[in-house]
Amino acid sequence: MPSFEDILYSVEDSTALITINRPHRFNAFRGATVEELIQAFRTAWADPGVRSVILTGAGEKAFCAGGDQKQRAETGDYGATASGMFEIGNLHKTIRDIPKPVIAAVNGIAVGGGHVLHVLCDISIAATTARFGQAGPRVGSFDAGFGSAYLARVIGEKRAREMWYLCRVYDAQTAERWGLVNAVVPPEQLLSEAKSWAAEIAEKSPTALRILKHSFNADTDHQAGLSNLAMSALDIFTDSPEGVEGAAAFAEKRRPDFAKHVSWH
Ligand SMILES: CC(C)(COP(=O)(O)OP(=O)(O)OC[C@H]1O[C@@H](n2cnc3c(N)ncnc32)[C@H](O)[C@@H]1OP(=O)(O)O)[C@@H](O)C(=O)NCCC(=O)NCCSC(=O)c1cc(O)c2ccccc2c1O
Repeated sequence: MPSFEDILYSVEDSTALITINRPHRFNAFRGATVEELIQAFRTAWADPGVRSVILTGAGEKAFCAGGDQKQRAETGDYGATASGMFEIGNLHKTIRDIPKPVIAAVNGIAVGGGHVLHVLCDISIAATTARFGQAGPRVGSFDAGFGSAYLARVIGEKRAREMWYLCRVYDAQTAERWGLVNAVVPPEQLLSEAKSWAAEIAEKSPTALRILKHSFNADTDHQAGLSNLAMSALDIFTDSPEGVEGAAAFAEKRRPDFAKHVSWH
């Protein structure tokens, strides 16, 4: 079993439980967190005893608040990694490619890149206290890959555009009405509910589920190309004065001033 610093990993019955464990940062991820998540998903993938994976966040406040903005304000990036790369695109692909259902147990706020993580899971179960939103255009970032295109597949173009353009935060009831989550339960029941869905899954044919997951994915796999394009564009954007202004405004707890960055070409 690999040892982790930013996440927790355990296997109970036939379910792997992956918990992002940075509650002091609203479970925001840094580069090392992303690397550990990939390793945890790959461990679950390789374990024949694991039939499904639950992804959740530590504590009651946050599922995941996306990229660690405090780290970004300190070092201008998401921190050191073993590979030297920030592998969020690889994490997205791993969640899609692992041939076992992944259930997000959304225990609190899921915002920015944290929102994208639950959207990419096969199933999302939310606590009544969960909240959902995209933050990029408010803080100098964007996910114009799976974060926009796949979100639109899930909730429709109008709602996906609303989420990205307005950066509002939505409650769990709205998320359920929009088809963004499969079920909403009281917070104290969230994990047991997710585990009971996982137990139901474990009774089914793993090969049938594997083929079905690949089939569901095949329809949107071209979005991996969009994701590569979007992550490359984001690399350039985050270092630009406009991207830096968004991150600085969040760190300084003020409204960003993007007025001088309007362009027509
Ligand atoms: C998440 C919030 C909407 C919560 O608001 P609320 O009012 O409930 O709580 P606070 O604002 O007081 O926050 C409590 C506490 O947590 C800290 N915190 C919150 N979010 C983060 C974060 N992302 N990183 C670090 N720390 C965070 C906050 O500072 C408070 O701490 P105090 O010490 O001050 O008490 C609201 O907090 C919010 O809007 N947060 C920011 C959300 C955000 O900007 N997320 C990042 C978006 S960008 C991103 O996710 C991203 C994804 C990618 O895939 C990328 C890929 C490649 C490059 C870049 C990427 C990228 O940037």
